[in-house]
Amino acid sequence: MTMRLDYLSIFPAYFDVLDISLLGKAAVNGLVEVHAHDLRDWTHDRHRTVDDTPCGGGAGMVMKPDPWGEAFDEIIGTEPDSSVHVIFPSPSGAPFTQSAAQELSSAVRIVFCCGRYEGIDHRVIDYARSMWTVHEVSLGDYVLNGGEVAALAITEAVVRLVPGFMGNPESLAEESFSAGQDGLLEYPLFTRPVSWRGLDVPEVLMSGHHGRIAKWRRDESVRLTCERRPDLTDSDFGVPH
Ligand SMILES: Nc1cc(-c2ccc3ccn(Cc4ccccc4)c3c2)n[nH]1
Repeated sequence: MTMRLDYLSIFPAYFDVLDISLLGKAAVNGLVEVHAHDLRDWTHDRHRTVDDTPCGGGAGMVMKPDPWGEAFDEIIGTEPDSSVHVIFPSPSGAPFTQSAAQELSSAVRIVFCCGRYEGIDHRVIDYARSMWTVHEVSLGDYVLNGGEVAALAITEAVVRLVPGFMGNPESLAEESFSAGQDGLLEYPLFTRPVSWRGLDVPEVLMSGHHGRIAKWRRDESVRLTCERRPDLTDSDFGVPH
């Protein structure tokens, strides 16, 4: 089944990058199809205006609802369809998580609405909620200038989980933030040469003793998680279970 991805933005060139790398391959073998659209194509004035001053005053500009509505009509349609997922990256959205990526990886259609300025007229989101399945998501607690970078990050997190996309699905199981690692951070990785600029690969990893190697890796995951992500540890016992 092919996943269709649409991107609505005043900077559609952000999404040219999706034609290369892993994503390009997925597009080639028909797993994913990507369509980027310039929101200004749905304006009708000489200046192709997409923004206006905020009602109620305040700094900056707000994106007008009209171009979004006309773009929705043409790109998605005018009939409600809950199988279409519409994503609005937003600083005030719910944190985007690996489980959200997992859920979205089975979607048939995802439309990314990339805002700029101070954001999009809220009626656009309300209208979208009345028609499709809407996700207002934040990438993290830092401020971006628009939704495009978030849309690219979410795209990568989702598409790599689409069945048949990753050459080696086993590598997905072992990753951080996935059940396979019990929600622990990934242990440090090494490859050849065994000695590099006076730095050596931990001996245990060269021992060929799989039990010791597994223990070393788990201990490292626990140590790193407690050090860097105490929020991921179970507060009752202080150590992830
Ligand atoms: N995690 C995350 C997401 C965003 C984000 C997403 C979409 C938009 C659209 C306009 N802006 C600029 C903006 C900055 C601050 C306050 C309001 C608007 C955006 C920022 N920033 N950080």
